[in-house]
Parts: sequence; structure tokens; C-alpha cells
Amino acid sequence: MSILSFENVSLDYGAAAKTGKLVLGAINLSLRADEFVAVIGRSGSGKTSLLNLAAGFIAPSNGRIAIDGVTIDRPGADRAVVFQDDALYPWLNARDNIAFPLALRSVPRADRFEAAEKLLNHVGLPGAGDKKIWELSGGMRQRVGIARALASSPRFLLLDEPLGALDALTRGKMQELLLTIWSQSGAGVLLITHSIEEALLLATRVVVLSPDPGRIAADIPVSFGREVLAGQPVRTIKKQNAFHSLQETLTDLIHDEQAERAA
Ligand SMILES: Nc1ncnc2c1ncn2[C@@H]1O[C@H](COP(=O)(O)OP(=O)(O)OP(=O)(O)O)[C@@H](O)[C@H]1O
Repeated sequence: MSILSFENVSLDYGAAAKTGKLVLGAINLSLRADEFVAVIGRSGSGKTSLLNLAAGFIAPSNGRIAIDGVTIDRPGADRAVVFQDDALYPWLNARDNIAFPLALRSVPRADRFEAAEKLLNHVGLPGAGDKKIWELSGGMRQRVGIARALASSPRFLLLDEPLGALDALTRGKMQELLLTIWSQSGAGVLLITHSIEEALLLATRVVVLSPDPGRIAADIPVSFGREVLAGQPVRTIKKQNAFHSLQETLTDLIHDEQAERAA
């Protein structure tokens, strides 16, 4: 089983940032390919920076990020990224957006078409392949973005607030889709979210980043996502005492000075 690891990783954005400020300090974190890790933390605590490091978009100032012991120094097909802004190509229809990573790998057109159709079904958009991007709702666009991320069969899905711009109802449906995809794809998930509730509902571990410099204040195993996958209604899960109590703990860790004390 693949493991994505941050080994003593620190980050400053160097002279270009003109602050010289350490954004992340000595992060040690491992993500197995059967885990769903949600990262929460105050604005500016370094969540997106952490994800960009895992994606290989930026390099650490110290330490290293590795998959199965091999250092990551660039983006790769083994890691797929989905952002809040779907970043789809407006000149391509839904099917060709999904098939794009396969076209880059010179997969024959008929095979790309077939794979994209399967992925459209998988994300709940059967028959939508010919749709133009501007014909799709925000939720549908994120579904296409997730399908495109899955097209390269990544070992890790790196999700930066992918549901942040969606209305509550759509977000709820998409949360369940993310869980299903995680359980079926065999890819590990690293999810950045501002929603404590979302982190608790989806993740197998919730990591709290505290700021200045960003460091891990808590790393808490949770299991509500498995209850969702087993068909337990989300509203029932959210009523559990255990859910409330973890919600409070995480809120305190993020908003109180406890984060600093716990580090
Ligand atoms: N490209 C960059 N150049 C310089 N500084 C940056 C850059 N990107 C982020 N920063 C700084 O790094 C710190 C952490 O930013 P980051 O976006 O990783 O935090 P975040 O926790 O994701 O924040 P938010 O929740 O607001 O999205 C901030 O102080 C930010 O200003």
C-alpha cells in the first residue's frame, strides 16, 4: 500500500514573499492510500501550502515529501488535484475534459471515450458527455473535475476545498460522492476544508494545523464516514454525542489558544 509522507517539512516562500516568514515548520505526516485525511485550521495556517507541496507544485525549504520513499520533486500522474474553482477547460465538452489526462498519455481516442463514459457514470453524470462546461451547474462541474482527477488512476487525490463554493444541499450530495469514490477508487485522499463538520463526516483522520508557523496541533482518528458509507443517515450521525463532542474539541483547537498549547 502506497504511503505519502511529509518528513520534517518546513516551508518559507523565500525572498519572493518579502516576509521571510516560516509558513510551515517541521511537519511530519503520513497518508496511506486507504486513508481519508482532512486538514483543517485557521485561515493562513498553511493548509493550501501543504497540499501544494504534496502535489509537487512547490518544493519544501527543508525536509522532503515522498511516496513510498521516493522523493517528490514535481507534479505527477500518481497525484491528482481538485480545487474549489473547477479549473475545467471551457473549450472542451465534459467528456473531453475528463479524457484530457488520457490524451496527454496518448491513449487511443476510442479508449479515452470509453473511460470518460465510465467516469461520468461513476460521478453520477450519465449521458452528460456532450455537455459544454457552461451548460453545467457548479455541482456538475465539480463532478466533472473529480472524474478528470480520477482518469489518471492516481494513488492520491489532493482536494483543496472542492465543495467550498456549493450550496448546502449540493455539498451534502457531493460529500457522499467523495466518500464513495474514496472507498471504491483505492486512492488516498487529502482534503483541505474549512468545515469541521465536513472533516468529521468524511475523514478517517482529522489533522489540525495551527499557524505561525503551520504545524500539526492534533491528528485525530474518526469513523463517522464509515457510518455514512454503511447507509446511516447523515442527520442521525450529526446528532450523536460523539460527533458533537469532537466538533467542540476541534473548534476549540482551531479558535482558542489551545492550538498553541497543544503543539
Ligand atoms: N505563493 C505565495 N507566496 C508568498 N506567500 C504565500 C504564498 N502562498 C501562501 N503564502 C502565505 O503562506 C501562508 C499560508 O497560506 P496558505 O494559503 O497555505 O494558508 P491556508 O491555511 O490554506 O489559508 P486559507 O484557509 O485562507 O486558504 C499565508 O501567510 C500566506 O500569505
